[in-house]
Amino acid sequence: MQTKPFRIGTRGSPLALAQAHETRTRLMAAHGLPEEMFEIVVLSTTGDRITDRSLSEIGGKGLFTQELEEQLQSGELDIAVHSSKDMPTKLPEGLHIAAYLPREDFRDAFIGRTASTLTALPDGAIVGTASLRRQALIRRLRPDIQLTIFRGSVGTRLRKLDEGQVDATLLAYAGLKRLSMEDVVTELLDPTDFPPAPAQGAICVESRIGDPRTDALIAPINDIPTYDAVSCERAFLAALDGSCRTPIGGFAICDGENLKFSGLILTPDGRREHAIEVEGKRADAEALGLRAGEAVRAAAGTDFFDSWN
Ligand SMILES: NCc1[nH]cc(CCC(=O)O)c1CC(=O)O
Repeated sequence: MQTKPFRIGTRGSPLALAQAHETRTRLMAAHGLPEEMFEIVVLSTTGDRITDRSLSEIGGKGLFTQELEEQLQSGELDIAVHSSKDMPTKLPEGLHIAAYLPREDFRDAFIGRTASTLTALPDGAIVGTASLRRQALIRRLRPDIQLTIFRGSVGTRLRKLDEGQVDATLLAYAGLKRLSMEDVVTELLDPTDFPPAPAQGAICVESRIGDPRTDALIAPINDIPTYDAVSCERAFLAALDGSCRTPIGGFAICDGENLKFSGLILTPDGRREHAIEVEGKRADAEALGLRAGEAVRAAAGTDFFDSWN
């Protein structure tokens, strides 16, 4: 029996900490180990330090994971816990996603101050969100709405809403639930007309490739339906060179041995879009996502993608 505590890396935001604690709780339960066997190591990332600009401006998703990944590679951490939707599609050399925890509800939540639903917002209302996907989806439904960039932690965003800086904001329902703040939600958006970000609502565990001690520890907490669904969604994103600059939505649902994926790409103004649905075996989850991404890319044509830049 080894005695050195197992080191779990996380960012320091309340949501990140909740996710790291959930991972530790599941590891303790799966192995019957005491809390002292797991040390939660909190790191500040570049993405956490820069809160006044949108992610796409400052360089994308990698900014939330880089510091954690460096410490994984050097062996200072055994695993890093992340929101899967913040993970770049390509991981650094030697690292992989070893497990996904059972997925939380992947829908986007609308939190309205002057109206309780997106469609009921007054003409010209102001909505705060930094997500290009949410901006494009809002423009698609409500071109009259004014958008303003909203970053920072969930708590910061809700405070700005309370102060009256905006009429409404949108957040992942999963994050609010993990923070026990779901009471603020005034509407849950239907994923068929407001698709979530690929991988939304799923916590992932990143580790070193070829680390048998860690693999053995992590394997029992992996949720296979989540693994399959999120692998499909991330493959869709990868096929489209998905980054923070590209409004892309999509979600996969497992049904027995099968999996159904719905994807959507749109222009930032929400005026043009291409949707796709594919269905197949869960065993082919990644190939299905890739195929969907390639099909939608071909259907959209290059001028569609040029309009993103
Ligand atoms: N980009 C920030 C981020 N990354 C993951 C979540 C929510 C939790 C999740 O999707 O698992 C959020 C906040 C939000 O979109 O409201």
